[in-house]
Amino acid sequence: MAFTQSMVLNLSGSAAVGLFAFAVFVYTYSSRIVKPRDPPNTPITVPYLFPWIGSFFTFNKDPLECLKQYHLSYGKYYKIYAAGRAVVVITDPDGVASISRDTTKHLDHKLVFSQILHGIAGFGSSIDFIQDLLDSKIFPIVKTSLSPALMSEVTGTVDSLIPLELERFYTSNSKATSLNLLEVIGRPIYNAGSLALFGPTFPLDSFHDFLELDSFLPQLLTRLPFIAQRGRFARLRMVSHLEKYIEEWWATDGTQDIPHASTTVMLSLTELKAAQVSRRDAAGTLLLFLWGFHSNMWFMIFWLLTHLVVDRTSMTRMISEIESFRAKHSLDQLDDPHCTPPLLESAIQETLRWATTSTTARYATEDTAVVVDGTPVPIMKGEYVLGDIRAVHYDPEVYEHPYEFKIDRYVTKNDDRLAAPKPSPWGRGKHMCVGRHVAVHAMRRFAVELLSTYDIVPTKPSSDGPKIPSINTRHFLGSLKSTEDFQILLSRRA
Ligand code: HEM
Repeated sequence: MAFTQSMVLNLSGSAAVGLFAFAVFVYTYSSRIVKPRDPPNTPITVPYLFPWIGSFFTFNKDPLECLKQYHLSYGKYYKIYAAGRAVVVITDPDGVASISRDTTKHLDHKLVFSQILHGIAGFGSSIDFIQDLLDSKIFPIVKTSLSPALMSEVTGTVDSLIPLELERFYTSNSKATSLNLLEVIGRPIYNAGSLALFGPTFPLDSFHDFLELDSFLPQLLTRLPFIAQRGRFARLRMVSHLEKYIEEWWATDGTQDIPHASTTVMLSLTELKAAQVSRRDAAGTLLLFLWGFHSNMWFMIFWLLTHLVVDRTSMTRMISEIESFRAKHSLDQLDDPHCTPPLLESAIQETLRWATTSTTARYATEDTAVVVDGTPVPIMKGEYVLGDIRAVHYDPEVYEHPYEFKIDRYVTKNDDRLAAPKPSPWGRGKHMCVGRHVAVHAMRRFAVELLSTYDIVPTKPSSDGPKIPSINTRHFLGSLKSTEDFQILLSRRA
């Protein structure tokens, strides 16, 4: 039978209607039946163009700026898709605290931490085993040995070595020396801290390898081999330094300690040996220690000092406060809350507020919720959740001019005004930083020793005055970092 024109028109009309009905069916089926309706309060998703890739490239280019802009656009909670992962970001103080405390037990620390462990120490298939050992045996050892009651074994040695380490910048010809501030901080603390933890056989010549590893950490965390090459080599060199450090002890029955190594290191090594991990993995675990001890602390001290160096008035006030403290007290009273110089204390709190980035990342093992401002925000199984404490520390409703570094923000006023809420740089709950007491102690002590010994001024004040070095926006976990040299002139104080 031949088709007439009207039959063809009729047929194509019915096909169009059929196609439309089919499309409606597929949409309804996929959005209502296959994909259930989103639960109430589901976070808004940051829009993206390509599935799976999501916002990866935008985020990876400048994570700090992305987090800032997304917070401004989407508020207290939102969702980012990136490289096949969904990450719910929480920017509310109680929400961030409830991620760390995780009373639901559905927010797992392990998966995220194993990525960090892999980035820093490069563990292979043994990573799960090492992680269990860290959680069950080694972190509890560190927690006890670095508690305020016992930490003096480590901090006592750090305190006695810092002045000697600072002497190395002294030149007899009374001229000011031009130096990079990060080296003025990093070198003495690396030497003093590492000798205190590991004893005199620790390879101090590993300093530059450590610096390189630390600066390539964001690339190592992406696990993309081609962008992390230099970081991987630095990591290999660090592990090999530490393997050599333990080589002799590892070959013995372990009854004799490594000379002058701290209790923290010896008890941890003993646990590692008893658990029969390889020597390489034991060295990787020590590398994790070393990184935990140094990385964030150096940069906190760096930001504290850069702010003082660019602001001469604050520097003058700080020096005069330190002088009057030293006239009345011994340095050992620095940690005594009745004696700690108030401006120094305020400057440390302000640094911890200003320079802390995101501190808490977890993975949902089951559908769960994080309560944000009284609202339960659903987190679906398989999603990550990130506590953006920087957004909390920069809330303009809580902190006046939050992007400014106000050195006396935390100095208690004699009027009725409430002091600003203390920052939360250490996380909370089970995984709260075990080195926090040592970190604050070392920040106080180092600042006092350095500023009592040397005058520090910027090398090249620009026409509009000296500036804070630029922030490296790729580092969004832990503390703000800078990869820019900050040259200073150091001259011995009379
Ligand atoms: C200013 C310096 C420091 C900052 C800002 C800092 C920050 C943090 C934060 C936020 C956490 C918790 C991460 C989470 O909840 O997932 C943490 C954990 C940890 N920190 Fe620190 N930290 C600093 C110094 C130190 C020092 C000096 C040590 C000494 C060894 C240290 C050792 C550790 C360890 C071992 C953990 C893991 C605890 C666990 O998972 O149970 N940290 N740190």
